[in-house]
Amino acid sequence: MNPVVKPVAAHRLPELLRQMPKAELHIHIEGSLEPELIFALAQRNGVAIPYRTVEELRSAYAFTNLQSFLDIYYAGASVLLTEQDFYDMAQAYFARAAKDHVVHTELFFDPQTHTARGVSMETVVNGLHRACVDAKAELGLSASLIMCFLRHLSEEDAFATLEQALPYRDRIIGIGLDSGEVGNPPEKFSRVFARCRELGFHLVAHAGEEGPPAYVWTALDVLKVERIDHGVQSSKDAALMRRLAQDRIPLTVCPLSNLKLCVFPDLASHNLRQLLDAGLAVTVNSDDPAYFGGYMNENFTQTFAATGLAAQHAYALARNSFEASFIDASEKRVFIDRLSQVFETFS
Ligand SMILES: Nc1ncnc2[nH]cnc12
Ligand SMILES: [Zn+2]
Repeated sequence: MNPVVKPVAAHRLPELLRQMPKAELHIHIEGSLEPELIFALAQRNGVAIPYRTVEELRSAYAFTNLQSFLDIYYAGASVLLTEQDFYDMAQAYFARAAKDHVVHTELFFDPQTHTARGVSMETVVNGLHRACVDAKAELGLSASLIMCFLRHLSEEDAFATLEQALPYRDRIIGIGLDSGEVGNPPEKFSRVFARCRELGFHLVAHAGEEGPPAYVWTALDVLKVERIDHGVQSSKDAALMRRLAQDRIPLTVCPLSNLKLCVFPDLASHNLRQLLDAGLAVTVNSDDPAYFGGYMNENFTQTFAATGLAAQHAYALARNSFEASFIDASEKRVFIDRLSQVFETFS
């Protein structure tokens, strides 16, 4: 797959997966809110939550599909009120990600979840942005923000959200689309994405998580996104697979999320290898790690153990994560050189 990658003994592969530098391109920052922090913020802000203990809350994390997760995820986010809350949430994620050798990340945030409760766009963006600045200074981790529109809401609502975000446009690199997929196809947001494109934002969208390949086609051809978030249902459409491979459209795949939301019955049945073998620019990501039982390294080690992927796949996935990111070419080069050096020490 890649000529620089020499075989690595099977017993050393998990350590290589942990130590290799990687970029995380699919993380909802509200999905990094651990139960302990939910309880601490609820207490700090005097917000009532319908669980008595951290354990009781965690035991509610048994999902049957995307919507069953989203109901709990939006309830968890209700403890976020102040700029400091958003800072603390992002800072906790950065500290955790750095331990997994994540060296660059592009964070999704869902402003409508907060503005609907009376929290201002300014509060949300300032808290997250300050945490990004400090992550670079204190952890050497570069981070940027992608604002997502909630697709179960209207396009009009998305336009209003875009308007509120414009004063902070220099703090937001891209626009995404998330929340309940089935019944909310990408084309519902064609006009607002066209406007975001004119404004110079990078564009991404969740598509083909639970929804059909048709949603991946319209995310590409109507919304004109640069990356597809999830996209795992694409393997049901051979013509779509050829298109994704030919155009090297990155897919930000999230194996533990797919497992916990019952997209696949077990990790051994995950189609990550099939997507890689078909020449797609696949990456591995955590999605909502506080809810799905694993950050980046758990996604890598558990998926590799279950599917029998090897060192050359690890290299391809980590390299893809840098290639697919929205950093400039010179920064990509630096990260990929560091990646190659780590592989050299393991071969
Ligand atoms: N996996 C997911 N799919 C869609 N919307 C989300 N919001 C947070 N996590 C999500
Ligand atoms: Zn997601």
